Amino acid sequence: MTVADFGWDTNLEKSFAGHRAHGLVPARVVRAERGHCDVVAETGPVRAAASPPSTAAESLTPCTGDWVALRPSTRIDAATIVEIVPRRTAVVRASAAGTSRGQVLAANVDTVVVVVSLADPIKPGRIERILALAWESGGTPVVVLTKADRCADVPQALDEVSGVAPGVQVLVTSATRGDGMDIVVGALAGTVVLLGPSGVGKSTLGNCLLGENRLATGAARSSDGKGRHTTAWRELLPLPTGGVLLDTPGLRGVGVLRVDEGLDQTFSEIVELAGDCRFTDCAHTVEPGCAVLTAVDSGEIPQRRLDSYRRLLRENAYVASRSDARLRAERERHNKKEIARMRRAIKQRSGNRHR
Ligand SMILES: Nc1nc2c(ncn2[C@@H]2O[C@H](COP(=O)(O)OP(=O)(O)OP(=O)(O)O)[C@@H](O)[C@H]2O)c(=O)[nH]1
Ligand SMILES: [Zn+2]
Repeated sequence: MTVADFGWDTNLEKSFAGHRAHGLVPARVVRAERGHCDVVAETGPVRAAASPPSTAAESLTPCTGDWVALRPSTRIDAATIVEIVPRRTAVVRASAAGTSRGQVLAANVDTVVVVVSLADPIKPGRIERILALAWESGGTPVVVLTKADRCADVPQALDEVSGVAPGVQVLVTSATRGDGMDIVVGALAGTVVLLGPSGVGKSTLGNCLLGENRLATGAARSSDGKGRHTTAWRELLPLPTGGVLLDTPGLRGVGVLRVDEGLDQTFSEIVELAGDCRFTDCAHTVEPGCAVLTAVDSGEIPQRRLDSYRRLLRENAYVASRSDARLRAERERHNKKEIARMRRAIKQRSGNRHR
């Protein structure tokens, strides 16, 4: 397994020329821990240390899926990550603890699969929430409906989900019957992540894509109790059909989100209609001449969908305001330090003069 199996291509190679000139080599982060990463380099798997943030203002925090510039070492596993190649896309969520700092969960993701089980009642709000995160990443969302064998009315379910996923491919599968897998394979490109709540069939789907049982599924987990995964290289797996499957436990449940464009894309039909509202800053609540409310009245857009859009807008504005407050606080702290430093310098200089 080398970088080619993990998506290294001629474009990336071109952008890496400067690093090559400095004796650095490319690698992809398979698993990131504090200060250390498992990466795959041209020679195969390597354990590498993230170099301490000495010069850079931002600390170097690689995450799963990152391409990095590696300073190789003759000693085994003594390679150092010198730089992160700028991310093309990233799945980011507001930190789990409810703080406002975003946490990058996966980098350089091309296809974000939103996995929805047909065995359970469909929850449109949850699908919209994950879709917003998927769009926001910069990757292409695809919805995969699983467990079609457990659903009495598949066309109706497909209709309902398609209604909350404008512009997104929605595919129906059944792992038990083996239905729809070839179409899913055809819809995926590059680095693929599977998002969705526990038990919807992500591991089962992942195994179908991998062509072998490398991810422990719910059934296996409960019988052998061996935890989720069965391989050491567990978080970035090359697919036999090309591309890479990125499977990170932290990605499975999705918490609070910080999205801007992602929301517009998730609710694209509302955003499009909003262009016809009389007021450009229309909130689509009570305004006269509101094209969105007119569409809700006529049944073109379900009231639930508008409510969901407004709820996510509010939630996002709240997270945004908190993160602005954090930035302000950080700036103030920095300014205070700067003032203290200047005072010390002045004091020292005047001390020198008096000597
Ligand atoms: N009937 C049916 N059952 C399925 C299908 N796909 C998955 N399952 C079952 O659903 C259960 C959960 O599947 P998993 O693949 O473990 O779900 P998961 O989303 O990976 O769950 P977490 O790992 O907890 O996030 C297992 O018992 C699977 O066998 C399907 O297409 N049809
Ligand atoms: Zn309006």
